[in-house]
Amino acid sequence: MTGVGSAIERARRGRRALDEEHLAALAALADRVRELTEAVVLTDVEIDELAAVGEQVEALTGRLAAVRRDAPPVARYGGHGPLRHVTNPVTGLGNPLAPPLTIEFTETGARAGFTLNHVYEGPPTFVHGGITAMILDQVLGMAAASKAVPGVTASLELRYRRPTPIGVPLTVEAEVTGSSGRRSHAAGRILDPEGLVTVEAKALFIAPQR
Ligand SMILES: CCCCCCCCCC(=O)SCCNC(=O)CCNC(=O)[C@H](O)C(C)(C)COP(=O)(O)OP(=O)(O)OC[C@H]1O[C@@H](n2cnc3c(N)ncnc32)[C@H](O)[C@@H]1OP(=O)(O)O
Repeated sequence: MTGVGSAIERARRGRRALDEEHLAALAALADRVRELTEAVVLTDVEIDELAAVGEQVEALTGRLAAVRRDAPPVARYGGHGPLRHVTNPVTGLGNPLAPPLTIEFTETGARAGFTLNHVYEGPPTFVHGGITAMILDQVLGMAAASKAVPGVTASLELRYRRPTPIGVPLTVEAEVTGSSGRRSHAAGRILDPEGLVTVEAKALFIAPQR
């Protein structure tokens, strides 16, 4: 593997891997924290209760921070396959910020079904444009990595065609549109439940030289 492959692989190999049992426990914790985050953005309890819950959460944070790693862990999903970054903000089962998306590879690229709650809201009732950009960046990047050359995003061009709704099943899909040398081009889109395109994206990924 060349360029970004080698640099990223070196960094990944330097990190401690979780076994399946540990990854499952971390993923379950991240799920609970996702529920907590949604509860925070939607709660309507009294001020005293907000303060009391805040104290409890502070205590829980202290328990987790009691033993810290220098960097997030990696793992082999299902106990096999390559080492993966399990706290990626789009796909990471171990990152409460991630929805998380389960991305499947297709003949031409990659796709995922997902639903976003009010944690990801930008304009009222719609998904924040930075969140849809992040999702498209990741899925186009994974399409490029699987079908062409793995690289970092050199450019990402977006067209927001209509608002992306909160709380309904969405689809993101991407395909590789070309590659040469260290460069891979990909295109993709997010579709609403009626199959209408909400955001379109084109991206260039480049494998850095080191
Ligand atoms: C399993 C893996 C899954 C991967 C999923 C990934 C999804 C998420 C990806 C990310 O979010 S990555 C984080 C965001 N991106 C970055 O932080 C990238 C920061 N930028 C860089 O590291 C460098 O600018 C970059 C590696 C992109 C290019 O630096 P280089 O020094 O390697 O490029 P160089 O200057 O040698 O240019 C190489 C070619 O690309 C062209 N190029 C470079 N940047 C470009 C650009 N932005 N747009 C268009 N063309 C560009 C450049 O003109 C040149 O064309 P030629 O070969 O024809 O001469």
